[in-house]
Amino acid sequence: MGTQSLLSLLPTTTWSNISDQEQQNALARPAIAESSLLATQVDNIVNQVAEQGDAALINLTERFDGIRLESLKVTEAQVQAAVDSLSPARLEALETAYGQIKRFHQAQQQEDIVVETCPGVTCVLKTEAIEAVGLYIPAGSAPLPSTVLMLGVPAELANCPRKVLVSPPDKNGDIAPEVLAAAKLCGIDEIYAVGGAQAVAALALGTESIKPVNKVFGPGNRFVTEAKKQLSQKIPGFAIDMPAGPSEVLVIADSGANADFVAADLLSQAEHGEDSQVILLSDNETQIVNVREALDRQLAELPRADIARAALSKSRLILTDDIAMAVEVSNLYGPEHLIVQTAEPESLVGKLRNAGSIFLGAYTPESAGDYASGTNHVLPTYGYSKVVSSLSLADFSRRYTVQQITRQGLANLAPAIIELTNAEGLMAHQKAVTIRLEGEG
Ligand SMILES: NC(=O)c1ccc[n+]([C@@H]2O[C@H](COP(=O)([O-])OP(=O)(O)OC[C@H]3O[C@@H](n4cnc5c(N)ncnc54)[C@H](O)[C@@H]3O)[C@@H](O)[C@H]2O)c1
Ligand SMILES: N[C@H](CO)Cc1c[nH]c[nH+]1
Ligand SMILES: [Zn+2]
Repeated sequence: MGTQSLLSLLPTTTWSNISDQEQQNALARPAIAESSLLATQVDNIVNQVAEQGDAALINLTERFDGIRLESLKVTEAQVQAAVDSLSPARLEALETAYGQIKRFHQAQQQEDIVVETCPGVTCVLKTEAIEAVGLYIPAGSAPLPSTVLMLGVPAELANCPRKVLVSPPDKNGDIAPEVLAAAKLCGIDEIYAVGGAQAVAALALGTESIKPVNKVFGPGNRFVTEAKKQLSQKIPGFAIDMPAGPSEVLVIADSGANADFVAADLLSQAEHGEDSQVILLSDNETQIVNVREALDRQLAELPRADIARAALSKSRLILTDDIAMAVEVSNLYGPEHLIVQTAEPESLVGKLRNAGSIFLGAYTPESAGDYASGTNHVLPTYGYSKVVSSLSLADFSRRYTVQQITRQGLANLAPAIIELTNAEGLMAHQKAVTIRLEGEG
């Protein structure tokens, strides 16, 4: 893979020259092909955790993370030691990102909605924090303290009473100090060094040392994502945020875009993992050639070039007839991240559909949203952004309704309710109304 030229790895696909089937293949996600084997592997892991609890977590951590732990729980002293080990610059960067994310999520707070729908009938929509939330922080390929902030800040703002963080340990059994420091910033004090499908199973089912939670949040590799999917289908009342799998970015660039910027954006997501996917759509053939050359130059300097190269082998450079066609292709794909580097990117916003998060213009790299602009970087992948929203404060609470009706209010509604109960043949429902209106009020 390391020696193969980028031209053969990433040829130009001309969209209007290929068949419908070839177009579908061009936009297929890489990880989905192995899904039946994956389902069986994850099912095995979940069953082990269900049957053996903590013992399974210890064994699976040894097998997949290469370390046999005595205890999974991270102590307060370990968290403090991690904070103390960090440079002031690193702590300050975490605090800056924390503040930015907090500002954007604080603005999402919901007030109660109170409506008198007709005289004497009052309906209220209220919000209540989810009692216990599990926050999965990936660390297989690289520990992601930024993800702690993306999950921890809204969990803190929503006032979730119990916030449990899980993350795979490194070969020494440690969680990265930045992850622990970010957790402390967000007021998370229950942390376990366990990752993968086994961590999600522990959060859903509970073990001797980890009490179950109501909802699990966070991105992860295909094992994590599959475990979230399986367990949310299997355990009544257990919920997940979304399928947030291997990172994706799609860039729409016209002839005026800076090819080096575009290549850097593509590589920023390709370096996440071998099953990441990046796509360039351009209406200009020279631009595609320039981006390919820039990719080659920048790859040579990247520490994670092998990972990025592997991701590029599942990625695409697509030539479209015009930018309108690029918009159509992007809408078809439904990217997790969409970067628009065209002459007037704002003019496309109304036409762009199905993207998890959109980045407009030359100076809006996706990296800004990954770390510190304030938006959430936990986003649906695999095309789920067509129907699933990007993570927000609302995901950490549930909405419920309260209503109160006066006698006169019920009298106002009665004719409609009586007619509809007649239509449905549900006379006990009708009686619950008419019995209250019999006689004097
Ligand atoms: N969509 C989003 O919002 C978003 C945000 C951040 C990161 N991501 C993605 O999250 C992913 C993180 O993945 P990662 O691998 O770095 O970390 P991870 O923590 O998700 O996965 C690591 C764990 O996977 C398990 N594992 C590894 N190999 C296994 C095997 N053969 N069988 C069973 N289990 C195995 C291990 O338990 C290991 O601890 C990346 O793909 C990244 O792109 C997505
Ligand atoms: N791009 C990832 C979401 O798909 C999030 C991330 C974390 N750190 C860097 N990037
Ligand atoms: Zn990223």
